[in-house]
Amino acid sequence: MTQQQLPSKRSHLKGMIQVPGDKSISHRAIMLGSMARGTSKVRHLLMADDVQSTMQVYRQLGVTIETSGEDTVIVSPGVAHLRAPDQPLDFGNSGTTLRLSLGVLAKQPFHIDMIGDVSLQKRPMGRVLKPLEKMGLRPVTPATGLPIQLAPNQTLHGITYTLPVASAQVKSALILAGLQADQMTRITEPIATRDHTERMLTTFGVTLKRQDSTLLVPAAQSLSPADVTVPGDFSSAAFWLVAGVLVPDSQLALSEIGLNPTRTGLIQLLKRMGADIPVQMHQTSGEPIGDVLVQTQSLRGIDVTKNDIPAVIDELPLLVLAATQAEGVTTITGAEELRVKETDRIDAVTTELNRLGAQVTALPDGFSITGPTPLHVAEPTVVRSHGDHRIGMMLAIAALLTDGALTLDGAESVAISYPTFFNDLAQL
Ligand SMILES: O=C(O)C1=C[C@@H](OP(=O)(O)O)[C@@H](O)[C@H](O)C1
Ligand SMILES: C=C(OP(=O)(O)O)C(=O)O
Repeated sequence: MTQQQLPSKRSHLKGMIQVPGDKSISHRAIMLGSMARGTSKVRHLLMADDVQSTMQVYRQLGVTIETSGEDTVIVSPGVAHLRAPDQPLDFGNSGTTLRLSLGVLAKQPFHIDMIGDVSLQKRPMGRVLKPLEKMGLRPVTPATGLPIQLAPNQTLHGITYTLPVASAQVKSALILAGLQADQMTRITEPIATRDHTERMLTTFGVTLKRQDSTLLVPAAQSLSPADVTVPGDFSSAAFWLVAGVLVPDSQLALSEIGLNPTRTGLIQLLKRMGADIPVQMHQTSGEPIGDVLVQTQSLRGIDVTKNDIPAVIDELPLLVLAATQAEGVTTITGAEELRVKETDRIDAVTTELNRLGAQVTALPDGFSITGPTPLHVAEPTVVRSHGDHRIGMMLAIAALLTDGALTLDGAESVAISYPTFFNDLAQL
């Protein structure tokens, strides 16, 4: 575990930041590029540990993936001609890679062993295995999590399925398997989740249809190679967004970030808390991209409920931090998914922020936060990332508001999604 001294309390923050590429979109670019037969190109791919896991998995399956500067070239024999791996596929810490790949690899004529790190081994995979088994996926032994072994399989059938949990990873796995099935697949989403898979598949020449909240995936479609540009990761920009709102006398410009409305719930919720966050859109087709200007704002407590959650799921630790500085009570409910991320994010956020003097109460499915509370420690204190990148980076932003010296234990976890986080922090 790496320990890193966190910066001390700031009187102001000024600067401009361009964050690295979006993690969700980077995973999908590698996977769709690997499904398409031929040469695909990706610009501004995120070079972080989770995306390295994806690249490694698809290389083991016979895909060539090479990066030079900003450009990554993928040369694939196509999903129907992948090579049997001679080692287990190691998904590292990445839930997205594993869940989506279960869909990509559901119809391979060879045996596949799947493994991952201690955190990934604890995460629920039944939510994606169950519907995929209805389509014809064949695990060797019943499994609800790693390790998973897939038996060779030559057929997949379309299903009609309503997602019991709002999960873009489950939806995407079913879409990617559905493209290889022999009948139409119908997926109903009670609450909309991020739609990067659907948007990128269109670029790869695939037809999807939508009827209200149901997505129709016509059967037996192959992908054509494509060129993709990855926007800056909104979930990485979110750290600076919240820092700019909370640190006094701040002004931060965040440029070229992905502003897909299925991801920008944090902006909507900060607006509901009273903030003014001007957004300038540059690109509205494909993945929306734009700039965001953030200044110090005063916030008031709000109620955040189930329907708000998917668009802010990965930013909830930051929203809790913001709520510690808002006037009044903020309640967040319907967020039980946080308990099955890289760590139990409800417990980790509550424990670590309360050590800084916050008043956060953990609920079974969220939080109740009373603010505003000054953050301070009486003596030098070690806070813990719990091995979770988003917790570690949220605590580094909390340090900018905290009186006293903080050290972060498990600082290496930031490399999962944002390896240059501490460099960007040092530049402000
Ligand atoms: O599809 C994706 O890229 C992701 C979907 C979300 O997970 P769930 O699908 O489990 O909600 C999110 O938390 C994760 O960081 C990335
Ligand atoms: C939950 C996350 O990712 P994954 O599910 O891919 O591990 C995340 O990045 O916050």
